[in-house]
Amino acid sequence: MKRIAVLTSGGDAPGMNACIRAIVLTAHRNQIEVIGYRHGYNGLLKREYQPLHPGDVVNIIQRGGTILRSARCPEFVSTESAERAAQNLNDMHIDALLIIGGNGSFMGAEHLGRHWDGQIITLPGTIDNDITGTDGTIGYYTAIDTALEAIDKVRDTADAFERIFLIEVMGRHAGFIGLNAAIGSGAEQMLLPELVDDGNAIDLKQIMRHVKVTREKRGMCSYIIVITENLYPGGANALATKLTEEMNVDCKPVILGYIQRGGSPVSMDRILATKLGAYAVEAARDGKHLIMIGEQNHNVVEIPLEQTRSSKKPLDPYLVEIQQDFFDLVKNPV
Ligand SMILES: Nc1ncnc2c1ncn2[C@@H]1O[C@H](COP(=O)(O)OP(=O)(O)O)[C@@H](O)[C@H]1O
Ligand SMILES: O=P(O)(O)OC[C@H]1O[C@](O)(COP(=O)(O)O)[C@@H](O)[C@@H]1O
Repeated sequence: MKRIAVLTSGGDAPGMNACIRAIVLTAHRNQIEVIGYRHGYNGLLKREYQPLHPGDVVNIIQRGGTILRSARCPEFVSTESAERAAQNLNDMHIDALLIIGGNGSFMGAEHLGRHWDGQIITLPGTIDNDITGTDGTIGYYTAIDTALEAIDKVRDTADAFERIFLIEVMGRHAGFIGLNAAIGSGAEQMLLPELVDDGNAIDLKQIMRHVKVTREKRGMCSYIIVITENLYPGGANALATKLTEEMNVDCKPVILGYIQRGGSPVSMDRILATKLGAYAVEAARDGKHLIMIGEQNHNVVEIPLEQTRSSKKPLDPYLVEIQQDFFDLVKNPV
């Protein structure tokens, strides 16, 4: 093996830089050259790349975002795009391509694999944690901490005004950030896609009844609801307006949005990204192909790429149970 390439694709996630660094340093140790393609799959199509030497990855382990930039590349779904990417990779004499990204990027990897003879290895990089086969994804732990820091601040003002707040977190269609933000902040209620049968069928009456009973039992108090994006038409803004009108109370929306994607990665993300990045290079050197490098029970694992989309990754049922039952002060009055 002489030369590998790396790219970051889809939503950026804190820790992607730490992963690039580990890849470059491990490759250097194995006398393998590294090329970095820029702007996700766009870079493969437009031959937009840069050599990556150890000196290029100094002091990036602590930085959010990605030095290679990221992007979505809708045209990559076509056969013509995959063929062009394959040709460009061959022209550059790339033996293996390492792709750091989420579910969509993994589909792009499989698509490319049908048209290119080189090795393809993926690394789970997304704040959403919605990738089957790995306990955590690069960026997820930082996103939880960012959400918690924000919610803690909202709680102070919510307490002072005894207000209801609806906090919208990211996750696309997965409730991992929402569940952990609710657990970690001691939220009174959580609305997650996995817990709602029909995406549009949030039960307003049930939400209002819970607020009312909580306040009957505890007296007037702050009340925080964590909701995953895309769950209610119009999002937290629309739901807060609806609750304010229906209940004649003060309900304020807070949309955390893109702050969840940024910032210096927390230790868990740096260490996960470093471990997976180093291992991916070794796997490439050993001839591995069409696998994701993930982590299960603190051990690095190699998962066949098609298995990462074979089933929907479930939320931790114990966390759901304790949040919905043990910590519900309506069910367990103090
Ligand atoms: N079915 C597919 N076939 C080929 N490429 C895909 C496919 N789905 C997604 N991709 C590529 O992966 C990119 C990133 O996917 P996206 O779902 O936006 O982000 P993420 O990888 O973070 O889930 C897309 O912009 C596209 O270039
Ligand atoms: O950056 P965009 O295109 O607005 O996408 C927003 C989406 O990206 C995410 O932040 C991360 O998702 P991916 O990592 O799967 O791309 C989602 O939580 C959110 O729904």
